[in-house]
Amino acid sequence: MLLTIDVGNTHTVLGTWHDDELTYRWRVRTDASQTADQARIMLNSLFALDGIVPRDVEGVILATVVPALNRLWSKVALDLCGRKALSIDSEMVGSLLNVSTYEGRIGADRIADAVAARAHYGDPVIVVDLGTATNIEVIDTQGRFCGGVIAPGVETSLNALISHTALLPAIEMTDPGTAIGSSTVQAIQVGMMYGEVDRIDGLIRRIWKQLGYQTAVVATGGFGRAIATLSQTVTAVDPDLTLRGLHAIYKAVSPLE
Ligand SMILES: Nc1ncnc2c1ncn2[C@@H]1O[C@H](COP(=O)(O)OP(=O)(O)OP(=O)(O)O)[C@@H](O)[C@H]1O
Ligand SMILES: CC(C)(CO)[C@@H](O)C(=O)NCCC(=O)O
Ligand SMILES: [K+]
Repeated sequence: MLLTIDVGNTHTVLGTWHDDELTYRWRVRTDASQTADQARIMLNSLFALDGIVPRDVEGVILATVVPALNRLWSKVALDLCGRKALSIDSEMVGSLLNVSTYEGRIGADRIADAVAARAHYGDPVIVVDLGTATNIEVIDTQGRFCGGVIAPGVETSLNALISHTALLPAIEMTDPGTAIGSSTVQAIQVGMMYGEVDRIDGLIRRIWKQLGYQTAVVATGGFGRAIATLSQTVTAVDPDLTLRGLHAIYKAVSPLE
């Protein structure tokens, strides 16, 4: 059994794999202040709830975009499962993706997303990951990771709006069904939901124009499904894309004996 861990800025998603099947998936809040022992208790509890024996874990792969939690989860993997975690970092990106036209650093989650998208949808492909940030990864016809876009996520923007205004309430993020909000709540929903969809569609069209061709576009992250339903450019939704990428990378780099 393989354990894949995706530590995002807001949530940490963990999944277990039997061969190529994602068998369990848990989503917990990312807490940079917790200790390795606290995280170990939590993982042990999740395992227990689903009848998993920690020592049955044969491998652990970790993608974290919160550097402080890298060591913590590596320690948890070792203490609970007796396994040394394989941690995705910027340095190994060259062995996982063709970055010949890209210079910057790349978050571990973006590497995993790009690897999974190539494996499942082929080249060229674009990923839209809607989490704390809305980030886009672009893979061209030659399979090169060209870079992409990083923007505030839907909930991140909403929280900024609410906390910087005196009269605006917290709202539920649902499709308002109208482009002209007829209440405060609806007006915010139009701004957030359609604003995000139009931002994504506009960015994708701009990227397609620059590439000179259209691509498959796969959406992932919490708002992936909601946005994909409304979008004119997103062609697929895969809530488990990041974990799938970790699974693929583990298999490529360090096959289970
Ligand atoms: N299963 C779900 N159903 C509906 N909405 C969801 C679901 N999961 C997440 N969301 C919403 O989508 C938002 C983004 O979720 P996602 O898990 O992709 O990102 P995150 O965990 O908040 O960010 P990060 O991955 O950067 O930590 C969440 O803040 C939540 O409001
Ligand atoms: C963009 C986020 C925050 C998305 O989780 C993460 O991938 C990150 O911190 N990346 C580092 C910078 C980069 O990817 O270019
Ligand atoms: K994520």
